[in-house]
Amino acid sequence: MSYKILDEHAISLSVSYFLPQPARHGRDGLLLLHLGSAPTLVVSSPSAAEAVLRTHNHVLASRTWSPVADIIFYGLTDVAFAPYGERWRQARKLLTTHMLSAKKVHSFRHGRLEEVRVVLARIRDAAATAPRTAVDMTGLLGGYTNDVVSRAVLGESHREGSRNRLFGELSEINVSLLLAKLELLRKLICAKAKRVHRRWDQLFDKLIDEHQRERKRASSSQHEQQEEITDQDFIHVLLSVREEYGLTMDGVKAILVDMFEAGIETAHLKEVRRCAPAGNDMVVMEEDLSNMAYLKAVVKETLRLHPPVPLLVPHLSIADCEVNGYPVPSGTRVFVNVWSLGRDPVYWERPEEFMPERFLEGGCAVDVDMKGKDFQFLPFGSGRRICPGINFGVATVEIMLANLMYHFDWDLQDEMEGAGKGVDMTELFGLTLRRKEKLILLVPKMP
Ligand code: HEM
Repeated sequence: MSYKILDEHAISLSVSYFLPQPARHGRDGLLLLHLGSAPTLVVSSPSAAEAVLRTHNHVLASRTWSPVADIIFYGLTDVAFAPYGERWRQARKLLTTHMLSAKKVHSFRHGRLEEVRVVLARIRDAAATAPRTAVDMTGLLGGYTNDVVSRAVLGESHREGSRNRLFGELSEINVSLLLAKLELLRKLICAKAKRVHRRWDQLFDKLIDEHQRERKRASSSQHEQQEEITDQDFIHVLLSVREEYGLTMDGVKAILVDMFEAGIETAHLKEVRRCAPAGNDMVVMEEDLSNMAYLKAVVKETLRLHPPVPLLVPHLSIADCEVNGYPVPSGTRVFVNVWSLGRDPVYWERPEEFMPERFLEGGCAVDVDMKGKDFQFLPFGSGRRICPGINFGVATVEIMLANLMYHFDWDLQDEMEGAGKGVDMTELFGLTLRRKEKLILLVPKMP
């Protein structure tokens, strides 16, 4: 069987990556493209991902060569970009046995907590200077991750000597060097954010229209009676007082978004406060996390919708093989579209919605795990090249999130609410997925 390769496939590939309900391109979630000299296989269904990452993984577990990676990683003697083979196998074994094992990651817990305390103190300081202060969470959390990794790598904190920051800056430069070309897809992500915003907006328009008609009916009726303010729903309340407060209709919608977000998001905040014991310095400890099912579900749901490595690190086939009946030549580059797998409507109920409950008892994804056995959810990949840093990554995220929820009440910045913008979730595409804008909208209020 042979493939007819069309140029428009290359275009549809980039488009499908950002479609709200990703269409599967190619046969059975497999699409072979000829982009430049090397053939490229795009994998976008769980069964195809299983074929690539489990069934034929021994042939498809190498990496593509790039001159930049070759320079940065000392002739590819690292793990992540090393070609499949004995050298990679040994390096990876060392990594998983001695550096990133669950036991080792656990042993870093005190250092992690110290870094968490640093972030909490910075936020508290900022919040102490004014009642509602905007905090650059992107900067703070980026610094935290950087400090946690630096501490693990360097043995102790080098924050004071600015060494950590230097490591962070150099890592950034590496990433930009490795991925400069992929920047081209940024516009498509913005378009997606706009589409989601339009859906919200249309929904609000409809609801407001219904409420206004109801209000008109009530006011033209002889029996009009001013309802008690407590009996009115939020839309009625906002519509009845908006002129008094000089609110535009966009302002009304913005507050409504706030209500939805606050109403839904506070669920895990309550859980964190209920579960965490108040120790001497009132810090949520890693031991407390096992009781926080909702927090863990939030982390999973975030990884589903915003996988940090959306196409995995490109794999490379080292021999001719047949994947699900289709021939894949040796030297084919393989992208597993994790972003699109996580939004496949066949596998996920209301895939575009942020619903951590799906991972909880009674939810439709309660048994879906993120460690590579469920091929619709692969934030860490699967098979031989699966991320060896899962425990480290998850531990770093969970303890920080739990403490942020425990210690502060979070809010959106006033002007942004007024402008109806909410939190801009636009992502920048690259080897890793990043927020386009810094997260500076949140203002902690001391509870
Ligand atoms: C939430 C955090 C993280 C996510 C979502 C993540 C995800 C991934 C993904 C998707 C891959 C590529 C798998 C593939 O190509 O099939 C990967 C590879 C890798 N990750 Fe992570 N990772 C995270 C944190 C970490 C951390 C903290 C470390 C180390 C400290 C780490 C070390 C590695 C290494 C060394 C590889 C290359 C493995 C290989 O090629 O054999 N990761 N990661």
